[in-house]
Amino acid sequence: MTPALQLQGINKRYGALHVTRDVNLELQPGARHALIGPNGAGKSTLVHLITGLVPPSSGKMWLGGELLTGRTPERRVKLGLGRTFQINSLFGKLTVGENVGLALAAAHGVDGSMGRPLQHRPELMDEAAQLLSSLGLIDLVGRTVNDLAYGQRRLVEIALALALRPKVLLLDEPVAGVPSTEGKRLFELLERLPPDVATLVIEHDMELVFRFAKQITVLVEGAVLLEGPVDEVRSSKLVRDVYLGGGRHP
Ligand SMILES: Nc1ncnc2c1ncn2[C@@H]1O[C@H](COP(=O)(O)OP(=O)(O)OP(=O)(O)O)[C@@H](O)[C@H]1O
Repeated sequence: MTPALQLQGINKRYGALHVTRDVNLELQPGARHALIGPNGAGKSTLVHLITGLVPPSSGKMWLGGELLTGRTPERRVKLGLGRTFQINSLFGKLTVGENVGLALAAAHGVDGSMGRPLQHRPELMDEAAQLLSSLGLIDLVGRTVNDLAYGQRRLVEIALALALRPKVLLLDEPVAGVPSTEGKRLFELLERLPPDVATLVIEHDMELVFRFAKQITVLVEGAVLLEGPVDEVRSSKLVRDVYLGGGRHP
């Protein structure tokens, strides 16, 4: 089967600093994969390399068999690379349903300026409601984004990313800053992600990682220390010593 996402021999150097070291990574369609590692391990850099924000010093990557390396971030999105939007990309004065409707308009190639097409495209609003329902977020459809709590906005960001029908979804620290009272909904949403979308989550929260992921890659000093099924990584003495053993990562 063609992998949904494949990284081969990815290196990134900043001058003498070698921050990504010969990283190989493969996600099959529908994968639930977590990338973990101590602070400074190079997780964010790897995300930037995948999204195209920074170019690799060497190595290649593919999405569904299509070469990603050398392509712009926008082109990568068109090829099916989804990632959570930053909060400031939500339209605060519009409802959640309208925000998702606009993302769907973009996905369908309809002009999405200022919500106007939504008035003429009730089917987009129906589709937005369907997507929100499938994710367990229909209660938010009529809420104005500016009135939402931080954790609720993060849920909406994931819905927006999914509106673009990605083959691969990158979730960079989805629970960071979300109060534990709101975290439960995020966990529920992750369980409802479309089964065919390969998902790579970068997260410090080990409860989320162990609940969500089937495969884990452990990155240390820019290199893959270990990759395997959750139980294997969880019980690895090497991983415990290097990563799970202390500090802020219980
Ligand atoms: N633009 C840059 N120029 C120079 N060094 C950089 C640059 N970006 C990242 N680094 C270095 O690369 C290393 C990895 O950083 P990165 O932010 O990817 O780690 P991380 O695993 O995401 O850390 P954290 O868990 O703290 O977010 C660090 O030593 C960092 O200082």
